[in-house]
Amino acid sequence: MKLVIKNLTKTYKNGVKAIDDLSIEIGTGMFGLLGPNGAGKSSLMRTIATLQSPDSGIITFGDIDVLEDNMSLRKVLGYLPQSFGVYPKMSAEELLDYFATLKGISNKVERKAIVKEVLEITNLYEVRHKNVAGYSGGMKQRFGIAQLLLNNPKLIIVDEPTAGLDPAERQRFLNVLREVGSNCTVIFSTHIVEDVKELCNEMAILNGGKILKHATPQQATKELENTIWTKIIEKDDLEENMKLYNVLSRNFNPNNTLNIRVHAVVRPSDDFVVSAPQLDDVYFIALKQDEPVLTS
Ligand SMILES: Nc1ncnc2c1ncn2[C@@H]1O[C@H](COP(=O)(O)OP(=O)(O)OP(=O)(O)O)[C@@H](O)[C@H]1O
Repeated sequence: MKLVIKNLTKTYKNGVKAIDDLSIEIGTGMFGLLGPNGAGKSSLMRTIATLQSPDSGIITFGDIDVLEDNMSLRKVLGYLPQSFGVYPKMSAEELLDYFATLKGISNKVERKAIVKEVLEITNLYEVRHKNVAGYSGGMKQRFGIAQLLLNNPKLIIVDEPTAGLDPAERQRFLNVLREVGSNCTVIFSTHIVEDVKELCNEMAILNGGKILKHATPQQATKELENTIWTKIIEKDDLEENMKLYNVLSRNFNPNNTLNIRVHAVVRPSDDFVVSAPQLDDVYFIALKQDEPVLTS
């Protein structure tokens, strides 16, 4: 089912315009919403999840008018907020059984079956008797996915789920999400470019409440072929190079030199080498193009 957002706008009482006349269509599959802190990702996701109202705009999911009919959307929605709050001292199995009751699954046998299924999908079956409060960060995030799967959602929204996870936990989490996302619409927000690269078949870059780029990660990187150049420079020459070229990113080498990546349609000078474009380049270019132009 397709999620369609048209001309969505939200200004908070303090005057911050968190969503700025945003329009986008999102189909089935893993959709990555990439943007820096404060870009408006959580505001957009909370609005789609019907937890806050926009000032104006339209959201539909299939034939559900999301803003007019919150209840119909909530029946098909699985939402994992940025922080889930405090967990009670209950085992994962007990807690999921409790959530399943709240979600209206009154038949005990049916409940047991679905709880077992979601524990298995999220690789938590072995630790089902442990208290969720004592789980590691990654296990808690996977538990978050387990709870949202209980009502077999068609639209899944997960808000920055990999923030703070160690590399192994992050990988486990992404694997779970990959499996879950194969037959529904998953919107996944992150400020980590690598998450989108590994997981998403489609992505948007968001900043200032606006969509700066909407493409597949492959398309977006392909578009930049033959426009990304690298050069090794001395640390002290960085400032000069920043003035001369459109420097997207820089990495320190152990010997105190720097690798700079530059965006330019033609080779900026003879000492630059062409480089295969990466998704990071796409991200930095989108954000740079969004910067206000200073005129003197
Ligand atoms: N309830 C609120 N009241 C006032 N301003 C808010 C509120 N929630 C968010 N904002 C502001 O709106 C802007 C967008 O915030 P939002 O949380 O949606 O961004 P985000 O991309 O999710 O960032 P983060 O990764 O930091 O959560 C920010 O400037 C933020 O300070």
